Amino acid sequence: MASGWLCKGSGPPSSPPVSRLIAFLQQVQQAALSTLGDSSSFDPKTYVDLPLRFSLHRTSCAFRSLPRSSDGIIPPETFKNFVNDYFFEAGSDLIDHIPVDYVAEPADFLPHVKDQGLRTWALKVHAIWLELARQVAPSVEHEPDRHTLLPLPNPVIVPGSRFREVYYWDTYWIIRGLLVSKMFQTAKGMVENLLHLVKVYGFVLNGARVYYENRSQPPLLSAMVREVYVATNDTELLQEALPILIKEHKYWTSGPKQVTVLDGTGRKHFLCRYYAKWNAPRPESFTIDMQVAKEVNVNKQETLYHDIASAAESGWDFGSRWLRDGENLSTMFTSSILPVDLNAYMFQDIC
Ligand SMILES: OC[C@H]1O[C@H](O[C@H]2O[C@H](CO)[C@@H](O)[C@H](O)[C@H]2O)[C@H](O)[C@@H](O)[C@@H]1O
Repeated sequence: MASGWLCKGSGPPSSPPVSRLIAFLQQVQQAALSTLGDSSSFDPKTYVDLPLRFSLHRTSCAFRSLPRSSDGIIPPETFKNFVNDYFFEAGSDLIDHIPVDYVAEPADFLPHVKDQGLRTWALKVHAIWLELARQVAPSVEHEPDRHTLLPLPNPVIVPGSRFREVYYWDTYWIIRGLLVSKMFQTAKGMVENLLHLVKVYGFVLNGARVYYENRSQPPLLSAMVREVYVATNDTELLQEALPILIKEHKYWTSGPKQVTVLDGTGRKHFLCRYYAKWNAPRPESFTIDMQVAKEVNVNKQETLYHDIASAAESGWDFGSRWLRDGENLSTMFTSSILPVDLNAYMFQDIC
């Protein structure tokens, strides 16, 4: 089934230069792949999430002086020791946190669920908030050169597992769940975290990491504000949010994200597309994207990298809808599609 209109693309945008920290962590990621091999436990994202124990200068000098074989491979034990000695564990810059408004059995929790078995199960699900709640460690703000994580003003709920940071559209469903759990303060705090990102960057980043600064995710911020408002009647939140939501709307309706199309009667329509500001391998999947790009001509690689990052912006990475042949990642053409779901979100944004 068609999921959007097709539009002609111009060339891919240039990527802004990556920070020295990201460039270095990408090298560590590549070394990890060469040294440890592409086993099922290799996750390239782990390496760009590692917080540095020491300065970048000291860490990169130590990395350069590691012994290597004639083909440039670092011995596995040497590499593992280097990672343990020079980095904290990925995700350790987010500290476990008990939300102030969490109670084991909230008053008026799921009032329509009478079945005792279902209630017990629902309360177990409710208790998962304790496993996913975090607070950004103070070092992230004090020593930003040692972290790819970005500071946020309020405690967070993360998706979990390898997704150690806040994500944009995940937060919509997280907020719906928090409201069922009567955790109104945490839900409002999550909305304010995203509003903060719009204030700083002009849009909500894909996730709260430096390497997500080149793209957003499905625009659901206004829907989040509405959900919290309907549950709490918090008019202060509306006042705080309105100018910021207008700013976010402009991000989605300006530049190459917006496309003008003419219908059969010659009427103009303004539609949106996913369009990352990026034309290189994604840092969190650097080694994987480079592998995929080997399947296309060198002069098509930047366009492919751009379309991969744009699919990541859609949150549906990687659904077959973004692939010309429906199967191979190397046929990705995301930015040539006007997705019906994105445009429905944009319509909802102005309703
Ligand atoms: O649950 C968080 C998100 O996880 C997926 O996407 C994220 O991971 C990708 C690979 O590391 C990354 O490139 C992408 O930009 C991230 O958003 C998932 O596809 C998303 O829907 C989800 O929000």
